[in-house]
Amino acid sequence: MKAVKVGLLGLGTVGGGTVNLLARNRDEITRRAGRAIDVVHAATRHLDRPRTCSTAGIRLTTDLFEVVDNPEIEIIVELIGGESLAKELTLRAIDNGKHVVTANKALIALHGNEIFRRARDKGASIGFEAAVAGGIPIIKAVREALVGNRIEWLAGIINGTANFILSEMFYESREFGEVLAEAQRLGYAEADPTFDVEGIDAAHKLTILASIAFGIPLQFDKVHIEGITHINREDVAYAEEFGFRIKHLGICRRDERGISLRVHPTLLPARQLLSSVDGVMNAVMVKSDALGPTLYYGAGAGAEPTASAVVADLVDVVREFTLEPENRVPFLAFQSDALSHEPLLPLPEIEAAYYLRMQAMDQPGVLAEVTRLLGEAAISIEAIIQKQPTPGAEEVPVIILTHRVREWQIQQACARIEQLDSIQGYITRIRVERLD
Ligand SMILES: NC(=O)c1ccc[n+]([C@@H]2O[C@H](COP(=O)([O-])OP(=O)(O)OC[C@H]3O[C@@H](n4cnc5c(N)ncnc54)[C@H](O)[C@@H]3O)[C@@H](O)[C@H]2O)c1
Ligand SMILES: N[C@@H](CCO)C(=O)O
Ligand code: NA
Repeated sequence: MKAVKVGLLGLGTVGGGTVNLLARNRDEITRRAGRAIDVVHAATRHLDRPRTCSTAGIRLTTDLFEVVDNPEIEIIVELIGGESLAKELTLRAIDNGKHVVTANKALIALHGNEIFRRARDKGASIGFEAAVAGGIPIIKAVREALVGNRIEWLAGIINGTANFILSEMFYESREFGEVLAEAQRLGYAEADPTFDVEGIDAAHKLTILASIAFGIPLQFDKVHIEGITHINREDVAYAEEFGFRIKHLGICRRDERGISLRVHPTLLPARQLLSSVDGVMNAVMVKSDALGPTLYYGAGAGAEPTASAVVADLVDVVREFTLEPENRVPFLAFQSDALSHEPLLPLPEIEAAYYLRMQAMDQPGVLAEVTRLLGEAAISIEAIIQKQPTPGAEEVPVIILTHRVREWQIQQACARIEQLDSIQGYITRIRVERLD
């Protein structure tokens, strides 16, 4: 049978990895897919750049639309990143009767509802496994293997760059800028690395995970987002004293009050498996009713780990060529007319335990005042410690761990505590999750 002809948009980190992987494992991939899969046309910004892959047999162009409009091509692989142009190209590819595979989480999180609608109208397949947690087959697992379960919550380390920075800064004592530059050199970071360190990339991925876990439309604008830039060594050290590590997590949860979506630094018990996930590795823990907790771990970024997911999607698309669209796995795991439109919980209603750190004057009665204000907001305290003052300083750090509270309670209590004359500056707040 004739090889499937693939058009590639972007020949950077993931594009190069995809070409290499398809070439190296061509025989095995053909035996699995039933047909060989060949990249025959590729677009890139610069034709004369040194490449990580051979481009023998691939027609190269700088014109992305030339590839999308090539009538020989059956599947377009979108690996340029960004959103507007990627969306235009994806919709055009679908209108041209092609299937699309993408690693672009911004594209799916922001425009997926529209893209999937168009794909359904035209009978196109859209693969996006590489968009969430790189090579880890988490979309496959949640969308297919867990279909018998009701998912309660899902929590994950889903940005490799941020996890790499946290691990190297706090456990290897390296500087932020130096570690970020290394993540960029290794091809882990987004074109705009603020997406990694400010939590936006993780929020794109969480948007997708929440949709396939709960059967809701993609709603990026409902995610509460915090990045890693305000985490400091002091908090990492105090967290360790309490038996926690600080990780940047994406969490979506469904309870009787509704669904919440959030991305933020989190204190996790050191014994919790996710606490040991370091460097560029990602891991997603899923709690479902029948199976209980499961953990999916692997490389969240990098050329070949991401290409592994791109190629898996290519093979799925080829295997589904002969299936009627209504018999394919639904894009968001649930049938499109069965998505739930229940409202998501607003931030003040989201529940978590808290780590609070404040600078208090070293004088009698301060702790009593602080605990009184927490009590008035109905916040119960799990632990409280007052550290020794640094020599010559008038203030002492006070660290408090609370039980689970609603966001509005903690905001109200912190605002009142910060007004006390005996408390200096702002209170550092980091959520605590035990994931049990
Ligand atoms: N790098 C990773 O580890 C990783 C992992 C998972 C997902 N992703 C996603 O994969 C996508 C690609 O990431 P990457 O790291 O390979 O990026 P990259 O910057 O290494 O490569 C991008 C490629 O697209 C080409 N390109 C961009 N704009 C173009 C234009 N207007 N015209 C022609 N060519 C253009 C560039 O020339 C380059 O070849 C992004 O959506 C990213 O979020 C990356
Ligand atoms: N920049 C992303 C790439 C993988 O999606 C990360 O660091 O996780
Ligand atoms: Na994946």
